[in-house]
Amino acid sequence: RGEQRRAGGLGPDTWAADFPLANGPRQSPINIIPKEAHYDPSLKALKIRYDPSNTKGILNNGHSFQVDFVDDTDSSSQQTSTVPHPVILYYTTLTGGPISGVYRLKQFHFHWGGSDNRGSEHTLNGIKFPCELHLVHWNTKYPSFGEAAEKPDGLAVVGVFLKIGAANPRLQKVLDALDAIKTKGKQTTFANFDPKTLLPGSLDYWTYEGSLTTPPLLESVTWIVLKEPISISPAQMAKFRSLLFTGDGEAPCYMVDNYRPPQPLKGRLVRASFK
Ligand SMILES: NS(=O)(=O)c1ccc(C(=O)O)c(S(=O)(=O)NCCc2ccccc2)c1
Ligand SMILES: [Zn+2]
Repeated sequence: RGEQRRAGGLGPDTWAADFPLANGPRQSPINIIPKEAHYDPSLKALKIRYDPSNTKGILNNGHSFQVDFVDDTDSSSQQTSTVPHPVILYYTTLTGGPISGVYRLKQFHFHWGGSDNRGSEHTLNGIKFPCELHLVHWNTKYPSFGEAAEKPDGLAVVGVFLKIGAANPRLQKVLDALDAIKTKGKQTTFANFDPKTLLPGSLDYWTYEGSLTTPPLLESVTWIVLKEPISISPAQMAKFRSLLFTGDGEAPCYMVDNYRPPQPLKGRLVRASFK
């Protein structure tokens, strides 16, 4: 099919020209075939400790919207005034699972389709979900996110599938903020949100070595895709689809189909934390 134009740039089929990593050995997303995943009893349980006080804001970045968290020790970023700031005692962190060390939450965002038959990045037995949530963490053995993003063990992204069902009350606070960030570049305050509330009951997961799914497509991500989806209602999906890729004053283009399709596995192993 013709390469879909996505406002502010061309779609995934054109990325290889500027980002040769697009055809690299560990690209994401992938199609997950549960029967071909290897149960690994040595995989630990995921330990996710989010401190809601770390939420910073919510932003329409022109290809999705993201909720940002305070994730760096750089004091200049916390001293927004001469008034001394309480030192953040702890961050929102991910430990256990397939990773070693402590990874800090930077942001979470979603990918979704123009209709319910597509939208997720990972697929299950070739099936696309209407939406997929990504919680992006970076390895605190590196001094910053930017440094970590260049290392093979620098990032860990938790992926959660969303399936059409009953309205999900835990999405409501995010959805209510979308009216204030309709166009590219808009952001608004967003405080005390615990993203743990977005996770399903079971933390069973598949894991594999992959990459960012948007340019620069860096091959630095340990992917942790949860088996159990969470629900989203058609009305809530419509709210996501009311956002715009485009900025104020530009011809409006609805923010839909902001997902990269599955990439070749190239011999990689997908491990399961469950039987
Ligand atoms: N689908 S995904 O989890 O791979 C992903 C998608 C988008 C972004 C993003 O930057 O918006 C991100 S990000 O927040 O990790 N930023 C990646 C781009 C980047 C690399 C190095 C320094 C700054 C930004 C991740
Ligand atoms: Zn993503």
